[in-house]
Amino acid sequence: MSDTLSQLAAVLEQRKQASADTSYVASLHAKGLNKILEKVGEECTETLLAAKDCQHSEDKSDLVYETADLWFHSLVMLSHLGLGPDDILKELARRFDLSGLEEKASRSK
Ligand SMILES: N=c1c2ncn([C@@H]3O[C@H](COP(=O)(O)OP(=O)(O)OP(=O)(O)O)[C@@H](O)[C@H]3O)c2ncn1[C@@H]1O[C@H](COP(=O)(O)O)[C@@H](O)[C@H]1O
Repeated sequence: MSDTLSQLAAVLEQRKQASADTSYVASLHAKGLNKILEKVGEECTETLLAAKDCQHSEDKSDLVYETADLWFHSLVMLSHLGLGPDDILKELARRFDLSGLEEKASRSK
């Protein structure tokens, strides 16, 4: 796992015990899963809009910014539910070298 991702995951775990007055992540945990899912949905929409807007542009910085927001809020969601980036990376590693088309075909067998 990248250093940034593992460091961020560690901070997110610590923030489960932090005060909502001093930590944005703690404030999300305090508000609960529905609020976290609302943020993930918002950031997802903002990412899609940024992708559409930058498709013919050299400047993709808005897409990078919005995707970072989406990844961040997804990590908070996973952490809230007792999961972390490792769980997702393990699943991607399991799929590595497995063609998406072959995997899809194997589902209907
Ligand atoms: N990577 C991030 C990060 N990315 C985005 N954000 C926050 O996510 C929020 C994004 O929400 P919006 O843009 O929708 O802004 P908003 O309108 O204020 O949000 P709402 O009031 O609607 O909820 C902003 O408050 C951003 O500052 C983040 N907040 C924290 N982190 C990381 O999490 C760590 C812990 O943060 P705290 O818990 O705040 O200490 C930090 O050190 C960072 O590493």
